[in-house]
Formats: sequence, C-alpha cells, structure tokens
Amino acid sequence: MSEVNSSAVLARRMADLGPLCVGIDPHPALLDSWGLPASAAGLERFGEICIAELDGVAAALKPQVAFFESYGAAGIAALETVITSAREAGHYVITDAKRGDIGSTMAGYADAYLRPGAPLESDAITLSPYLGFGALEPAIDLALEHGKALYILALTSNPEGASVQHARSTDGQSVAGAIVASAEAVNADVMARDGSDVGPIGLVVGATVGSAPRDLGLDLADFNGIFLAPGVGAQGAGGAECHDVFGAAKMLASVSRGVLGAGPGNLADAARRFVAEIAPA
Ligand SMILES: O=c1ccn([C@@H]2O[C@H](COP(=O)(O)O)[C@@H](O)[C@H]2O)c(=O)[nH]1
Repeated sequence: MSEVNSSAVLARRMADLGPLCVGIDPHPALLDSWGLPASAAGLERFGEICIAELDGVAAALKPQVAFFESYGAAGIAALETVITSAREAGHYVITDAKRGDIGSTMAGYADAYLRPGAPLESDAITLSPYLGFGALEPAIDLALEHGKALYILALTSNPEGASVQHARSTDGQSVAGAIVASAEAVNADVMARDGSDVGPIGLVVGATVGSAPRDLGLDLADFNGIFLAPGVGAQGAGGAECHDVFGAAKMLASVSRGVLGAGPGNLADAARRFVAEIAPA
C-alpha cells in the first residue's frame, strides 16, 4: 500500500481553499462563448484558462472525459495535456471518466488513469459500480497501491438515477446503501492499517438528491471518505441543498457550468462565490 493518501491531500486542500471542485467541461456552446474553436486546440486552451484562473481557488479540477472523447484521438491528446498541465501546476485532478466493466477490462481502465507515469495519470477517477462493486477491485487495488482515490457513483444527481439506485433487495437494503457499505468497508480496512482519518474511496452523491439518503436509511455523516457532490449550479442545487443533504459529512461540491459560464477572466470570482455559498456553516 502506498505511503501517500490522496484523499488526505484533497481533505487538506478543501480545508485550505474551501470544498469546491470545478469541472472542466468544454461544452461546444461554452467554447463558442469563450471565443475558442471547436477543436482540440480549443479544448487545450479552455483547459489552460481553467488551470491558470482556478489556481489557489478550487480544491480540485474535474475534467469531463466525454467532451474530449468527442474529438477522437486529438481530443484524447488534449485531455492528456490538460490533466498533465493541471497536475504539474499543483492542482488535484479528479478525472470524470465513470468507468466500470468486468474485472479484467477494469484493470485496463485502472492502468490508464491510476498507474504512475501513465499518459492520463490522475489523482482520482470516477467509477460506475453497476457491473457490481466487486468488479471494481482491480481499480481499488491499483488506487491503494499508488495512493490514488476513487469516486464511485452512489446517488447520482440526475432524477433518472433513482430508478436503479433506490431499488431495494429482499433484505431491504437499497442499491445505493450496498455501495455505501462496500466503500465504507474498504476505507475502514485501509484506515486501520495506515492510521489515516479519511479513506481513499469516495462516493458520488448529487447535491440534488434531497431527502433520498434519509429515506434510504443512510446517515452520510458516518461515511469515512469524501463525497463528491455534483448538481450545484446549473442543475439547481446551492448552498442550502448541500447543507441539507450532507450536514457535517466531508463534501466536495462539484460545479461546472455554474463557474465556466462566467467566462474567461471571471472564473476565480465565480468559483469564490460558490465557495462562500457552500462552505460549512
Ligand atoms: O451524478 C453525477 C455525476 C457526475 N456528474 C458530472 O458533473 C458535471 C456537472 O456539470 P454541471 O455543469 O455543474 O451541471 C458533469 O460533468 C456531469 O457529467 C453529474 O452531473 N452528476
């Protein structure tokens, strides 16, 4: 197991800068409004602007892989440049790839994003557990080996997620509840071994989910990792929703369009407004 604990690094950044992650989501409309071309060069410039303006403001940056993949090989090369430049500039990078597959293929995804020296090496990635939490084991193992973190989808910010994630098995446990329990067990094991006070497995819980955790019998304050909370800004959640859903839990709010929409030159101020809104009371 690695000496480095990526979640502890992030927790320190959250304490210093506030609990905000800004998404690097180069939507075509944003490229246009920023005066950038819809090309790999445009994606790279978009990323460079985020990296420069959010330095010392955002605890983490979250490149959204989808907006790079849509440009093919050149887009992936731009993603590589953005991830690498962001990490070199000292940012904590959570690559939002939402990978999840059978174990043997999962090992390939893990190698792509979590292996030190890999072209797309990130500090953390998002994963989907819907082929079974156990299928994520190769990624969990590699993350633990190299001090990386994972953010696993539990209660997503989109309303459609409830049809899967709120479903209950015959013993009454919800799908989301089973994912929370599995993540907690991995974290507890790691924390018992390394004495850290935050585990490497985080969970994605949208700030838009309202009373769902309570309705499903989940006390988020008990979770021993960090919650990544999308849904703030463009999807309608704000500070009140973050406090209501997460209370005293460790929560990193994720905002993409809400900050990016402010445009170049204004990203830091927009991000600071979100930090002020979501900071724990
Ligand atoms: O449950 C989820 C998981 C991930 N996302 C991603 O976060 C951003 C949100 O963008 P906004 O512009 O702030 O709405 C985007 O990349 C999603 O793919 C999510 O929204 N919900």
